[in-house]
Amino acid sequence: RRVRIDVVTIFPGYLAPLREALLGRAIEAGLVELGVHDLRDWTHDVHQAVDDSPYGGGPGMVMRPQVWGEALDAVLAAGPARLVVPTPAGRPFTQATAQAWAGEERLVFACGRYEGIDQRVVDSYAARMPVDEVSIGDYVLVGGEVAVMVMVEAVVRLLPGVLGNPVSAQEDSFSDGLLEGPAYTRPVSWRGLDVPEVLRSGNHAAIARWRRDRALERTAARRPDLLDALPEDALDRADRAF
Ligand SMILES: Nc1nc2cc(Br)ccc2s1
Repeated sequence: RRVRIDVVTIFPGYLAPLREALLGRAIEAGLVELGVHDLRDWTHDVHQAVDDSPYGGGPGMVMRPQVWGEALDAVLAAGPARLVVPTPAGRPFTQATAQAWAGEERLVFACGRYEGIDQRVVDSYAARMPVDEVSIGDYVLVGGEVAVMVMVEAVVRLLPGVLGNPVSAQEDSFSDGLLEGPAYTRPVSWRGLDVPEVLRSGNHAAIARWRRDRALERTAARRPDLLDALPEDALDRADRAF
């Protein structure tokens, strides 16, 4: 099963890193098809204008609906897809979102710049296909391109055959609802710092307990919201003791 991903942007070069390394190999292996399209190819004026002043006034510029309409009609002509529009005003993009999208045949990403894309673009396509306005975090980027890179990587790594060791996809930090604890490798002592003894004890029950305690400790310290979100039965007595 392959996924077709199309990205429409005024900075196609920004998406070049998607063709590097792991994702590049997935594309070469035919697990993913990637198409990057320059929005300005669908302008008709000499200035290739893609934005204009906002109705109602206010700072910045808004991306014009006509250009986006022609671009998305052209890209979507190849077949039905889920349309994704990164925006700081979007629903949070999470690992669950990535899992859901990994099952899609086609994803089309519309990279906005400026103050965003005229709302009628989302509204008109939402009438005939799934459209998701999503944000990758509570900070404002200059454009949607970097957000698309993040989301494409999160989705593609879940596709069968992309990761060398697929188990790690299931063992993600977020799969048991806790953050990943600390990891260590050789040498056993480095700049006066030693690997925790238990990890070299061979006592697998103690190691599992220690790792769970470190994950609980880190989650409580850095992401108490994740602890609160755990299902009732997720923490056993030993966990609570922590
Ligand atoms: N967090 C995010 N910031 C931005 C900014 C622009 Br401009 C477009 C999309 C996104 S997603």
